[in-house]
Amino acid sequence: MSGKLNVAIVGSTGYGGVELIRLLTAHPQVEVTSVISSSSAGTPIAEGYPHLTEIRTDLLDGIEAAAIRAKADVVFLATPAGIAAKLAPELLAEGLKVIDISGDFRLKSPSLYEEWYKKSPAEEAYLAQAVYGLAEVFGEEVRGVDLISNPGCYPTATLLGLVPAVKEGWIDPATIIIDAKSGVSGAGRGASLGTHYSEINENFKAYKVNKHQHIPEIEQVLTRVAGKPVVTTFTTHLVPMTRGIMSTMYATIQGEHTDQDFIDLYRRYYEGRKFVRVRQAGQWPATKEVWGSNYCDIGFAVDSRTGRLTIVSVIDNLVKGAAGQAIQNLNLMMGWDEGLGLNFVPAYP
Ligand SMILES: NC(=O)C1=CN([C@@H]2O[C@H](COP(=O)(O)OP(=O)(O)OC[C@H]3O[C@@H](n4cnc5c(N)ncnc54)[C@H](OP(=O)(O)O)[C@@H]3O)[C@@H](O)[C@H]2O)C=CC1
Ligand SMILES: CC(=O)N[C@@H](CCC(=O)OP(=O)(O)O)C(=O)O
Repeated sequence: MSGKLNVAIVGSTGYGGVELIRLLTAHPQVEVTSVISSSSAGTPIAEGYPHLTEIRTDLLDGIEAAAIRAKADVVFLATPAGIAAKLAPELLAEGLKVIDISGDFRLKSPSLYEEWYKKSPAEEAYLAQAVYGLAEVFGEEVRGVDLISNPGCYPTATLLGLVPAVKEGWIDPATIIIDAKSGVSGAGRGASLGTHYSEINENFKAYKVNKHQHIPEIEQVLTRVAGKPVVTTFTTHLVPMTRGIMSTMYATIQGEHTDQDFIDLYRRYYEGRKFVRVRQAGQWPATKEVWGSNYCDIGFAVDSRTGRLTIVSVIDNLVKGAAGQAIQNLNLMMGWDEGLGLNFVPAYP
């Protein structure tokens, strides 16, 4: 017995699962005791991922709740949409705590999930139980709970960039337009026509315009924060790079506010939260400046000519947008320092 918290990962050989394994090897309070794979059971993880040679645990077969419980206290689900909805209730019934990085428990409305994900929703009781772990906004709600729904990658970058201004009433939520771009690892490891090299290299394309499954997730949070229904325009683009999301947002300013007013407002809102860094005036964040890290960097400019605010927010989609924030949520759930296992600066260049 190591005295550490025993953790299992399901969906281990996907990009999110592998990133969880990488980050958790450096977590001082956690032991990864079980890595479960539906495709590669029986093989060492380092066979498919030689950069993980330190991980001796063989991949295990069968996503069976009792078997997972025998080895772990907490389970991360890094599976495609539709799996966690069925699996999480079985895991919870065994007494496991569950952190789901898929979209299955993010939307409170089952019909919205069905409409946007085109899959059967989780049971309503579990949707109600799940706590949405946008760590810097709802982190206090996560402590001690059994089921955490980790936010989507685009919503993380977008909402961290919008929430303080919407909450304060400094921008009109009805006017928000979000222009977001992602590296290709956001689409997962599976090969597809839209993401293979010759389709992506030296190319830049919009996709899922007005149909993206993160639209209702962003609107759900903005509605809660604004205290009135918010709908928004959100367009996603694929960029020929591996990691990184940049969300550029525009909205009409309410009242008289300067760049420095917004900087001060955001620094106050995120005070004590080490993973959101608000840039000084005129300094725009770039995806490389958060690469491989759990940071979200945000910059602003007021355009006095149009009366609009521009906000630029960047994250690493696999860290702050997935595995890193999931570990931050584990830390908050356990009442630990939120930075355990995540206290490193980005790799650059
Ligand atoms: N990539 C990203 O940047 C982000 C991803 N997400 C979400 O996280 C989840 C995982 O994403 P990602 O890792 O990128 O996706 P990948 O496609 O890379 O990996 C998903 C993994 O899930 C497992 N899996 C696939 N089908 C099944 C099944 N039917 N039953 C059980 N397990 C299955 C497989 O692992 P194995 O064969 O080992 O079982 C697969 O490798 C998704 O829901 C995604 O939307 C969220 C935020 C950001
Ligand atoms: C580049 C790319 O394809 N990104 C994915 C983001 C996947 C994700 O995080 O979606 P979930 O809501 O299912 O977790 C997309 O746009 O759908």
